[in-house]
Amino acid sequence: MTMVFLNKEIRDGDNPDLTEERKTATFDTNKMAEVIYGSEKLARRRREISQAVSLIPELADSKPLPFLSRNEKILESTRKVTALNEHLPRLINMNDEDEAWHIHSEVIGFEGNPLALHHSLFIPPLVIQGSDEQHEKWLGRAKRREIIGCYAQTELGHGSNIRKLETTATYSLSTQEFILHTPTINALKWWPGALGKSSNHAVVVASLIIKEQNYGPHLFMVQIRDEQSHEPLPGIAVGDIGPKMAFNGADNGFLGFNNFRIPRGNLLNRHCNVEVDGTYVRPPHDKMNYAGMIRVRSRMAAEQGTFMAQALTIAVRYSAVRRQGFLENKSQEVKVLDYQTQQHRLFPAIARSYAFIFCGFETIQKYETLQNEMNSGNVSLMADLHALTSGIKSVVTYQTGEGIEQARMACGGHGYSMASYISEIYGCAIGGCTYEGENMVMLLQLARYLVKSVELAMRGKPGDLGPMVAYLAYPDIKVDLVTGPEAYVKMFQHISKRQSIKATEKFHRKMESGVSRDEAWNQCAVELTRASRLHTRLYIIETFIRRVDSIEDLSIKMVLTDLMNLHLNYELLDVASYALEDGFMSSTQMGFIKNQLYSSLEKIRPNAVSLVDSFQFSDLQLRSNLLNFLFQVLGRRDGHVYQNLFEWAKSSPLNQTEVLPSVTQYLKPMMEKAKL
Ligand SMILES: CC/C=C\C/C=C\C/C=C\CCCC(=O)SCCNC(=O)CCNC(=O)[C@H](O)C(C)(C)COP(=O)(O)OP(=O)(O)OC[C@H]1O[C@@H](n2cnc3c(N)ncnc32)[C@H](O)[C@@H]1OP(=O)(O)O
Ligand SMILES: Cc1cc2nc3c(=O)[nH]c(=O)nc-3n(C[C@H](O)[C@H](O)[C@H](O)COP(=O)(O)OP(=O)(O)OC[C@H]3O[C@@H](n4cnc5c(N)ncnc54)[C@H](O)[C@@H]3O)c2cc1C
Repeated sequence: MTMVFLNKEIRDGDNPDLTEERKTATFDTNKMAEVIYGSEKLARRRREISQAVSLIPELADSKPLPFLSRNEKILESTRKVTALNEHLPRLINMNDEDEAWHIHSEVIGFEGNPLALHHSLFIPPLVIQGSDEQHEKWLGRAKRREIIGCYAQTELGHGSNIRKLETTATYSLSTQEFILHTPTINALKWWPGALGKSSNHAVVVASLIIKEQNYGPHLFMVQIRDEQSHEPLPGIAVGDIGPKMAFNGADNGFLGFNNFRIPRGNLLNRHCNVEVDGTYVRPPHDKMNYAGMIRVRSRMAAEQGTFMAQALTIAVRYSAVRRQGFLENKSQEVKVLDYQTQQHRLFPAIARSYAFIFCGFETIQKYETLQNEMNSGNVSLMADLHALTSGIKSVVTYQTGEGIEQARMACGGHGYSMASYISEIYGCAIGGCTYEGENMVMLLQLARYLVKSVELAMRGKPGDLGPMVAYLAYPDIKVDLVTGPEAYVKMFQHISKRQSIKATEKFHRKMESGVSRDEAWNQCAVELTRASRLHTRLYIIETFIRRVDSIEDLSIKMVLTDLMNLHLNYELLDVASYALEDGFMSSTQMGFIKNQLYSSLEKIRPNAVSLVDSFQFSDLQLRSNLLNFLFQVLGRRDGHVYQNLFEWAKSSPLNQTEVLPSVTQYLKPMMEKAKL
């Protein structure tokens, strides 16, 4: 059987403009997929899963989703996710989170579903913070989906500052229970995905109170709805928070407790505990209860890189079949992909998608190391990884938003139509700037780490700096960019180091002038976030270079080197003012970077379509095949865009009748009245 999206498979019925693009590729997209996803086996597994899903009709959308109401969307996503549940054990390795993520993204798309957070935010904190006994009690049930859960931390009044969460869990010595309570409207849990209407359990984050002492945020397993009737349990108020910018197939919710009692054993107590007599047993790290957040953030680079790659697949394929305007040959209009401005819009974003995915896989591995260390009581890696993931989460979500929006604009008018599906991808991805730690707040967390590191370097203790920040103590030696990527890294290190030092010195000067520490910090906050972004962008560049260095296949290495060079020049150009400011970069070097960038665009051009084909998103995943009632048409692998756009418009519910009630009830009477 032929796979639906094999590499250079040239298919007779495809749009010849796309076929032509695929023929010019200098590499095999299957080989590239192995590099993107980590191995031949992993890439093959993705194809097999996509293929298997495409053969199960009940997993396809039954109607184009943009035409559905919110209730219908939730019903449709629930239909698909429960149908998928039946097939899952046969289709994926149930212990493989990447396979689960992939298959859900195929079947559900980007609109979310009532189980969206069950696997990513309910089970993981239970695994990380729950004891063996608690795993025994809840984990199997959760994995089998006997119960549905969510992660309820954010409140109406507080999301960023979790030390100030108002929901309380007060230990009752007499009954050996925790009493959960929502003292004010502001203290209502607000936002948790799948809480509103679907979950019957929640991991609730509440301030632990023992004998009137507040021990800060802790995690509790709480049953919120009856397992039979699904009604909220007495003492619980729960509901949906209403429509959102996107992700409307999920029921983000609110939750309030009225002195709701749970057993002592429901405090997730792998790392901390409250004993029967109320004695509090501290965790090995003050912020142990935040470990789950590091985990989610560590996965965001790869996730967001994939979101951007999906939007780019749509935009690049469409740009290769969209012809408009002329270059030299006046007898045929050009593919818009031939315009330098179009390439400049799309290709750096392709490079960033690759960069984020490569960086993401490294970060996930780092988290796994941390998790293993934490399980054996070693928490020394937590601070480094918290700082790193705080920065990465912020930079990649922001740049992914930029990249997807450029992809939309690159599709002109059709990009604005829901038929492109790009707005849905954007809406889903851009939430990442806010969820899992608002970006500015997280950049300031990384800044704390950078300031401390600069202070160590200033105190002449460079040996105490971790490998990620060792460059803060490196001497400034001018570099010749012609010598290659290492010189770019050194230039970036100089820029990042200088900004970290400048921000730290400004902070110190403010305090020396008598301003309090917190106020001084706030007065330097913009400069501090700049330092964090530069540090993170440097880190992403380094991971890109490491990955390209490790590749053996020459044809893949060559095209990825082109992509990496594009990334290096684009990134450096974007921050060049920092290095021009102190003369570390000359104007000649600036000219060199620009020329390199333009020449990289030309080098990438013949490989552009194959670089996005290499992500191997199926048409189902991109919602690109109207014939199967999948509604996005712009990024179709076969490139037949126009006739499908027409089909899409014809399928609009508005076109199922010639004269709408809006006309008979209002417009017609208005026109009739005007005639009198
Ligand atoms: C197809 C669809 C697919 C996918 C996507 C779709 C859906 C997913 C959707 C949504 C999921 C979203 C879920 C959520 O959003 S859950 C809620 C997340 N909430 C947050 O992230 C809150 C952010 N706030 C915080 O994390 C903290 O409040 C804080 C900002 C870190 C501050 O905490 P605080 O206790 O006040 O600490 P500080 O005083 O600022 O710092 C003291 C000290 O602690 C260190 N620290 C802080 N955090 C950590 C940590 N996690 N690990 C290690 N160390 C930590 C901090 O660095 C500082 O150290 P110093 O040495 O400087 O003192
Ligand atoms: C799609 C989506 C899904 C979500 N899912 C969940 C979920 O499943 N479970 C859950 O518990 N929560 C969830 N959340 C909530 C989310 O985690 C919070 O909204 C997020 O952490 C931001 O907190 P906030 O809303 O309090 O923002 P705020 O902190 O109120 O941010 C408002 C502004 O204040 C600024 N600000 C705040 N503090 C500081 C500071 N110290 N320094 C400088 N600037 C500051 C911010 O930068 C921002 O510009 C979700 C949110 C979204 C959008």
